[in-house]
Amino acid sequence: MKLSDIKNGNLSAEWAEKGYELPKFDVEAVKAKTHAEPTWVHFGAGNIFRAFPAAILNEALNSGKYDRGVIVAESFDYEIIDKAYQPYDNLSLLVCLKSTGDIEKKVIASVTESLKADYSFGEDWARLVEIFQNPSLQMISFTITEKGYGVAPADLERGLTPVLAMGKVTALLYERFKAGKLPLTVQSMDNCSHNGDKVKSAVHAYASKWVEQGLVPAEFLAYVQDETKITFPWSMIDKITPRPDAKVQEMLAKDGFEDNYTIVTEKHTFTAPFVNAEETQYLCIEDHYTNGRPPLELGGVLYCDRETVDKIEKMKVCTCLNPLHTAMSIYGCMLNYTLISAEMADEDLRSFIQKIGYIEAMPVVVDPGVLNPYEFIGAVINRRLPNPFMPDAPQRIATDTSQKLAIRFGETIKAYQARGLDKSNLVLIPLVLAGYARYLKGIDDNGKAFEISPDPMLAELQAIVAPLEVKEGEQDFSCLKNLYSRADVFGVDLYEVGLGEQIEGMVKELYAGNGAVRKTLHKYVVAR
Ligand SMILES: NC(=O)c1ccc[n+]([C@@H]2O[C@H](COP(=O)([O-])OP(=O)(O)OC[C@H]3O[C@@H](n4cnc5c(N)ncnc54)[C@H](O)[C@@H]3O)[C@@H](O)[C@H]2O)c1
Ligand SMILES: O=P(O)(O)OC[C@@H](O)[C@@H](O)[C@H](O)[C@H](O)CO
Repeated sequence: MKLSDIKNGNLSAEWAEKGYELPKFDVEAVKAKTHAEPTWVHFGAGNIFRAFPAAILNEALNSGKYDRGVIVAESFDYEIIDKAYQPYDNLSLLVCLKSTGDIEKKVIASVTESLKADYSFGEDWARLVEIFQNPSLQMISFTITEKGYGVAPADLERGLTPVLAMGKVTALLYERFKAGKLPLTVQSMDNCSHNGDKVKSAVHAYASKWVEQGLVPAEFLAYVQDETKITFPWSMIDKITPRPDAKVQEMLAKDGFEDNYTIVTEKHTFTAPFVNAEETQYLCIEDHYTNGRPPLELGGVLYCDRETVDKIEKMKVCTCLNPLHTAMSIYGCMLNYTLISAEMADEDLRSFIQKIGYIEAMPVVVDPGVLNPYEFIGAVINRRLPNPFMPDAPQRIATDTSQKLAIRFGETIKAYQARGLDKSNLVLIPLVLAGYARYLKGIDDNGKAFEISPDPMLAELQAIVAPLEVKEGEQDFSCLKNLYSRADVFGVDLYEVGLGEQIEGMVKELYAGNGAVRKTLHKYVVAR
């Protein structure tokens, strides 16, 4: 069994016998229609895109009520397109690993083209320009990680040929402007707070700079700022999607499914012709579209107003899931765990995240109404994270931690400030932040070096803790001031909010020789 069998019409009975669900629509017809009248371009050809947005669209196509696919554009790691999309005709296999042990295998055929989004790939860029000039285009979306929304001063100076994702998107929007000021919705699907505003401010920054430099007319800035033309809705996305896993690969090989390779690109993306993910999924989107949209409600998307999205996102990203993930990943890496489900069997770690969630973060959560925070966190702690069939690893979650702390913990601290709540209720959240200074050292609790996950600020932040040593006895911890005063990393200056000294004290305990991480974690968790 190979994905190319689908195109060749070469489908043996084995596919059904082995429980592989095949597309129920005419793949070639959808491809042709999408090529002529595209409606959706997605930036970021990573795992979550294939496991979730593309799978939702696949459901809509399977229903027979929709006829357009999605075009994927990769603006950062072009190797993904060369190695995981093009050889498989953009098809992929979604392996759903349920907590009951049941496994669902589904061929996803909703991706009709895969393009490298950069001027250096002339043909692909020309195709993107053509798509952006087409009035049929309704939405562009993103899963490019939080750092993908960055705007660097150097890139702003590059004029109409920027190298960062947001600059390229703005250049493509300029093509759409020139084609008749056509409407479009720009939809972030990343785990950042108020994610729509992140794209919006990046696009506005490029457009303003280009107007200032005389590269584009002032009307272009007005166009991207005109909410009847371009909107930037907010969204909340939730589906735990680990990197392609060796055990899943083995299981597929046993089935006789031949496209079971995993690839690590030079840029450190873990990709494959298959993707493995959990069964639970939520995608809540602010329904604010200027040129219509694909009917993703057919695949389960919940469309709502901005206020509801805001509450749902705060509940998930700032309280009930992502902070727990980051807490257990920082400590999990130092305690040599490689599986999230195994961490959930560790009484200290399980209790750590349970108490962070219920005791420290929940007091500031706002009930979004459509999803209940207590049911949500209960499912995360009792069913989703302990799922023994999910190959998720703390090392994946620890990627880019510097970009996530402000959202995952800073928002809660700010809410305590804003509401005048007693900050002495915050003990384990400070312990997570203290753990970060110990994690940055890259030495595990047995004193051995471990590989820190990639992070755009790693060198800078590691330099701050460089004077510290993991050892018993006295040492000078004054360098910590340079870390915990960083509002860009933590969302707040932790000294200004009165938590800096408490965190420093915890860091001292965590650095006190081998075994200090476990000892400190246990001490604070049990006392809580
Ligand atoms: N995996 C999950 O469980 C999950 C769940 C919900 C939301 N998300 C969101 O999706 C994002 C991506 O997750 P994934 O599982 O697809 O990861 P992945 O590693 O499989 O893919 C990351 C994607 O982002 C692109 N990217 C990375 N850095 C970039 C940059 N600087 N500029 C532009 N593009 C860049 C990569 O090229 C790739 O397309 C996460 O950061 C998160 O915001 C992920
Ligand atoms: O994807 P990131 O890097 O923003 O965060 C890592 C995980 O916390 C995240 O991917 C979760 O698995 C996801 O948010 C669950 O919906």
